[in-house]
Amino acid sequence: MTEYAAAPVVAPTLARQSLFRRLLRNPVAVAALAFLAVVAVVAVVGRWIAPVDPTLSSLQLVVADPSAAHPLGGDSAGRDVLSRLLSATQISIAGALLALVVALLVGVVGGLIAGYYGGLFDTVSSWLTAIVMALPAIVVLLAARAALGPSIWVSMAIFGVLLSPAFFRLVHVSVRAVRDELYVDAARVAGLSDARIIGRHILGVVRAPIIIQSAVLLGIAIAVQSGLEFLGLGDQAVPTWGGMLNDGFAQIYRAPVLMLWPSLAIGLTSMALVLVANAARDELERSAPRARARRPPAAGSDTRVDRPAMILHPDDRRTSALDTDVLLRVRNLVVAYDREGEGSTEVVKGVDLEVRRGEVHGLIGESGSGKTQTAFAILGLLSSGGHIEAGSIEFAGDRLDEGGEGSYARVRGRRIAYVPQEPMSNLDPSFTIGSQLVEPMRVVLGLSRGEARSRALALLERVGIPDPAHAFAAYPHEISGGMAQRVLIAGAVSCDPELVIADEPTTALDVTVQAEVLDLLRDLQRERGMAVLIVTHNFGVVADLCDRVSVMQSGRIVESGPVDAIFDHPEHEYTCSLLGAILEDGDARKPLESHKEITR
Ligand SMILES: Nc1ncnc2c1ncn2[C@@H]1O[C@H](COP(=O)(O)OP(=O)(O)OP(=O)(O)O)[C@@H](O)[C@H]1O
Repeated sequence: MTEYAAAPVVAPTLARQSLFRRLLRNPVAVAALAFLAVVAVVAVVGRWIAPVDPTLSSLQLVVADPSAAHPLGGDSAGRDVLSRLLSATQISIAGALLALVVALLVGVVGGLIAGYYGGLFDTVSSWLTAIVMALPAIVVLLAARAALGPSIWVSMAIFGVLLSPAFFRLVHVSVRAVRDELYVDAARVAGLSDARIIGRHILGVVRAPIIIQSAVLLGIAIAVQSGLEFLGLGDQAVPTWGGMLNDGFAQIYRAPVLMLWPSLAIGLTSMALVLVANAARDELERSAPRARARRPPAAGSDTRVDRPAMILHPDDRRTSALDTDVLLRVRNLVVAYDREGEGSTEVVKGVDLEVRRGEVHGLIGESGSGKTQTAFAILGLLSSGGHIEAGSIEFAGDRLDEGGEGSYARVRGRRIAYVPQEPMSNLDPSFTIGSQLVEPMRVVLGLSRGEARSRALALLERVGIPDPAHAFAAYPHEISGGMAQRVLIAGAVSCDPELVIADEPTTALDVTVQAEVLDLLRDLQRERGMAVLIVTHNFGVVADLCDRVSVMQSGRIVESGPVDAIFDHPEHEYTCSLLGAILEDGDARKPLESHKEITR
């Protein structure tokens, strides 16, 4: 049985179909879309298909009944109602679209930046949004009309600004919900810039709610614009639905039918927009992607415990690396998190770590000892509230901790790659496997789409995926966890990194797949001569894979040295207890002994 057959179906197939295609299966949505399509066509060509000039007056046509030449009759100024209705459709829809475009530009762009980056822009823009929301829209529009004149375009642009908080808040909340998703971190690690991550992974998430909100707000813009025109506050020279309503209302006793046509246009268009929005919302709710939270922090490991300084194993001192051999050097690294009401809590408390070129280095310790936080600090991916409080991180002679986000961005995905613990959460469910492999290669290596595709297929084959072309076209929910981890390993090595940080890469996989993934990592490391820092709590993995190991306890490295030496003569009592615990465990003994045989 291939891994395809074993793939868990995480998302329904509906998720793959476009929203539009799903709407086409809903009869109400189809009727509403058909009506909107007619309105759109009339808006585009109405002015040219109008039988007569909509501004032309004729005394014979004043409040005239419908006739063959004038199917909807004449208005109070003797103008052809049908021609005015056709022309007014263009102006009314264009005015509402202008309001929508302004609201989208201000609200969506502002919401994306504020939600993604936070900080001062977030504070100031949230504050401004609250002020705009508190403004009475109609009063602002009346004041603008008095100050700037009756232009429908000016009124609608101002109304767009007044509508923008609806988009701002929607996008802001959605972006904050996904910006800490593991697949966003994975995209960052893969070397994608913030602009690409926002455009590809974040905007993709908010696109559907934006479409729904746009439909609703377009209806509101049509209604408000018509209201202003109806009150006589618009430009009387321009035919609009609201202006026609105003004219019809003035003739309500003589020719009530004059109110019917603009009322139908406004009412039916707004209703169709709301129906489409509701149908879209229902469809999205039916196929809502599963929310995936970050792994909650392990509890209770942040207590400050004074430990003796790290033991550098005697064998390690003898084989002390030349400076040029050291690829990654972490010195006295302290990582702390700001916790409300508790000040700052240290989770990494002075880590010293050296990874040499081409070696596999194990970082082992109990759960909550700070292994992942150390890895995230090296990658510049600490969660919000986390920061490097002290120490240094040097990669290939360059300080990463000194240059801000820019220095991490220069190496992440290019020279340092990352293989995560939970493969599924690190793949964006909205994109195919192929596109998630191709994009970083195009950005980092500057390959063309075709070149990146060939390289991705070759890598998929290299990491043991049985049908690379099929996997390339598959979505993450269509492959198994083991395949997803192989895909992420392929992605990690795709840009020829010097260092791969693998954070418990087999924890989420079943036992047989774990062994295969570890074999794959070891083979790739040997083939490419890259260094690997593997985070694990399993000494079996260390024995099987690593050249050197650092043992971590309560935020500190307590012992470090070559794997053989540490297995033969552990010096720190914590290392002894970890090894003791494993030697009592039947499962882990085998790889430990086989390692010793190999290395003897
Ligand atoms: N976002 C966060 N905010 C505050 N504290 C955190 C956060 N993430 C992790 N921590 C704390 O940092 C400490 C170290 O966590 P870390 O994930 O590095 O442990 P670990 O050794 O990798 O454990 P595991 O093997 O379970 O993954 C824990 O005490 C955890 O509670």
